[in-house]
Amino acid sequence: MAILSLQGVSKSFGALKVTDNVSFDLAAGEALGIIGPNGAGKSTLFNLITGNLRPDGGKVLLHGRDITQETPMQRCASGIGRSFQIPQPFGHLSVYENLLVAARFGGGVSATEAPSLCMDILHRTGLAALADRKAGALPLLNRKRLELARALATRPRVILLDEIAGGLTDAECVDLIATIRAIHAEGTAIIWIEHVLHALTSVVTRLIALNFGQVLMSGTPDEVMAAPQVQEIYLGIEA
Ligand SMILES: Nc1ncnc2c1ncn2[C@@H]1O[C@H](COP(=O)(O)OP(=O)(O)OP(=O)(O)O)[C@@H](O)[C@H]1O
Repeated sequence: MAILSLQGVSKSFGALKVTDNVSFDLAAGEALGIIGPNGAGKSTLFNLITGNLRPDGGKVLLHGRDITQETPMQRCASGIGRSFQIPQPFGHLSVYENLLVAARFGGGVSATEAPSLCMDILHRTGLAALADRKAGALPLLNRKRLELARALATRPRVILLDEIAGGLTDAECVDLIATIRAIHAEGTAIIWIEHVLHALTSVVTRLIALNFGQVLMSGTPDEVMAAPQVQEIYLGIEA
């Protein structure tokens, strides 16, 4: 059974149909990439999966259970973690405290378990030396790492990454890819929206190309990137 399924999900803002009858399954442990031009509806799709937005039609299933009417808190506690395109830490709290909040209130982790879980994640994401630093004072790479770490602290079975490589230097990107690969290798399913294609295709085994809220194509990264309709619409190259 798929860990996550979208069945005919649609969403409009006024007259603008931003998600148009989108259906796909995510297998347990799969790493799926989502690409598409600006405004294609990628982040909206994440908001529909996490419950930050409710669809006008269609269903979202987690392990076969219909979660379409559940709140973001309920979905997070059930195993859907996410990072935001614009990092949103509690700036006045330390890095460690940010993880504790995510673990306790997002993931429902017990007070006994949370400290060791958070310390482990700090090490895995390269943030251990910055545990006491105020989150609001972190430079970009570390804010991105914190975004990932906070999502991990909710103990997700599916993690949604929204343009986590954007704005990083090549060396920083390599570093982040290694961390994301390790998370995937531990069995966490990933859906990753990313414009930095070399980073994305070095991790994911399947790509979905979105355009005007519709699934244009789904396949292996090589198949999707080579498809004339994807090159034309996403990369601006005429077929
Ligand atoms: N809350 C909202 N109200 C009205 N319009 C919205 C809202 N959220 C998104 N939109 C519009 O929906 C469209 C899709 O936005 P979305 O952020 O999902 O695109 P995206 O593919 O993630 O783009 P990008 O790559 O630039 O992040 C855009 O035209 C956007 O302006």
